[in-house]
Amino acid sequence: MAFRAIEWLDDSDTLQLIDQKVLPQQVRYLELNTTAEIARAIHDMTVRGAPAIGVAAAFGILQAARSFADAPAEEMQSALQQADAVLRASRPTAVNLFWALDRMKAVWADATDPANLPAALHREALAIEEDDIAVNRAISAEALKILPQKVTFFHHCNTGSLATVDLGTALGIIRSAHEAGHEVFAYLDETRPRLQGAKLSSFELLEFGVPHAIVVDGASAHIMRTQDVDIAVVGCDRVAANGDVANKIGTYNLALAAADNDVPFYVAAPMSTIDFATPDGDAIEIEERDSAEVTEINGHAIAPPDAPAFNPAFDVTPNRLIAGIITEYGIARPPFTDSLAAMRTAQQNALKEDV
Ligand SMILES: CSC[C@@H](O)[C@@H](O)C(=O)COP(=O)(O)O
Repeated sequence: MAFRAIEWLDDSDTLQLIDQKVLPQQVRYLELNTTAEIARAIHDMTVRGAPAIGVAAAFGILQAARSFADAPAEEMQSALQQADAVLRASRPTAVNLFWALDRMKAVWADATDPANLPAALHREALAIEEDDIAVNRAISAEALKILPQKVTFFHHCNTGSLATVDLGTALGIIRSAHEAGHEVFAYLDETRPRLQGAKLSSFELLEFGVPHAIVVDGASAHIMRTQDVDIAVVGCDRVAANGDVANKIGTYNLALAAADNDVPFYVAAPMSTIDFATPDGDAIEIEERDSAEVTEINGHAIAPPDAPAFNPAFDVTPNRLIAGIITEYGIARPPFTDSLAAMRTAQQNALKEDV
């Protein structure tokens, strides 16, 4: 891979991020040295995509621990509590952020020997990073089992290498199908307002030589009605226990268009994105972002000055529109409450076997 969105540089306690705000015009790397800088980078979407922000947050906790390595135990605990709070407040919808912070907290919260904390947190952050790579590969392997040889995809937002540590989820499936020799074509929703499809997913698919076309978001129903689209596949920021899926705004529209055109609609979801504590989509907090994202493109006004705008960053696709949720433990099918619970049991059994 010619680029890596997120990388921990251990010698300098630095988190290196590709600046996703300026892609694809510039490939600029930023080096972040404090938890506050990482929280800001998550909030302003320098780093984005549910799995990537979870990994970034884990390294934000590590940075706090390393800066207080020589401090008394209580100071270290209070620094970690503060870092945890700042990172939790950076974005509300993607559950991976909270999942990764919970994993880190399980290491630091009841630590009996604070001197060992930086090393233990380093191991945990690296494990979260490595797990993401393995999980993404397993998701692609599950998806490949159901794809025809010639396959035309519809995709929303960016769910590839830039949104994760390595391969990606939904876009990773598209890339893996291409690399496995399928005859692949992908329609990419441009994904207003921030244009992750046009800017980031196209950048990635060009890098990997995958045939595709960017389309405006409003074109999806027309394209599904007039072209042979085999499958729509998207990522997710949070899946409720009943299979309702929160993902980038416009996902619900795409699912409706797919339903009306008999195109199966799939969601690629690491188990870390499934929130069993949230019963259904109504209970998911939807981030609302600055209205300037709607009234401007790349800082240039496109609406009248002072035009009001409303900018929910995510929507919830009801489970009834979803054909399958592709996890690293297999493909959950309706009724999702049961099949997702079965996936969780499979995961718990696998984890027991590993111990
Ligand atoms: C594997 S990424 C999954 C989701 O996080 C992705 O589909 C998405 O909605 C990203 O939103 P973003 O606001 O760009 O962070």
